[in-house]
Amino acid sequence: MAATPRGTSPVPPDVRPRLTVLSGPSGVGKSTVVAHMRKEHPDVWLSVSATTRRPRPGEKHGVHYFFVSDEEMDKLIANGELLEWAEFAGNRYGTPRDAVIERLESGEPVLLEIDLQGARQVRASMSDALLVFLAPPSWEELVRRLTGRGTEPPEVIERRLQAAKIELAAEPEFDTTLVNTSVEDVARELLALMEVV
Ligand SMILES: Nc1nc2c(ncn2[C@@H]2O[C@H](COP(=O)(O)OP(=O)(O)O)[C@@H](O)[C@H]2O)c(=O)[nH]1
Ligand SMILES: Nc1ncnc2c1ncn2[C@@H]1O[C@H](COP(=O)(O)OP(=O)(O)O)[C@@H](O)[C@H]1O
Repeated sequence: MAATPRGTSPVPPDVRPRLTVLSGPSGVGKSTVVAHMRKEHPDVWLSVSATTRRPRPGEKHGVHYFFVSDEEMDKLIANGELLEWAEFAGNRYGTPRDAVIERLESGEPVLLEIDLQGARQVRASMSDALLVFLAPPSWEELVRRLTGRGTEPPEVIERRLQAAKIELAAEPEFDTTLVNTSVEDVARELLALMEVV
């Protein structure tokens, strides 16, 4: 099955969505799709979030995330340095505001890979943002991907699957849905939605 847009609500053709949000349950393939897309289009700018989560093997500070302490996260929030932030499965995550604003002001497309709560905050503060939901081909496949990734212990996987039920139920809040059957197809669809190609 291709990455068919599902339940697409119309985006006026003359409005270029400059801020795109990609959300979807843990394990659906967001990072994989974004990495594939940026391999071919390194010019697409992806915001690097701050998180209190511990790094996974291979994750680099400043590349995958800014890994911060609880105290540092408290400060970022208190100083208004985050465009949005949320607690997800026991850790906090937030988007540094200034870097996003700078890119938008220079007219560059911006991509945020954030959770449902963050997507809702962006919707509220930036009404012209394009919200894209990445859905799994099936619940069973989502469980298989999250488990198969092997980065979380069973109790964390369980917590993320509970969150996934809530996220999947919120799909109608998004402007469009891409089903992640083929990474290549989804990456192409996403680039087209961002009007990069
Ligand atoms: N609200 C918000 N969510 C974020 C941010 N950065 C990452 N997330 C989301 O937090 C969730 C957990 O991310 P992570 O621990 O990296 O796990 P993964 O998505 O399963 O690889 C995912 O839904 C991410 O999209 C952020 O800056 N803000
Ligand atoms: N289209 C796909 N088909 C099969 N496996 C996939 C696909 N997309 C991603 N995966 C795999 O699923 C797992 C979770 O992907 P990941 O990108 O880490 O998800 P997320 O960032 O949404 O948590 C990884 O092992 C990845 O290789």
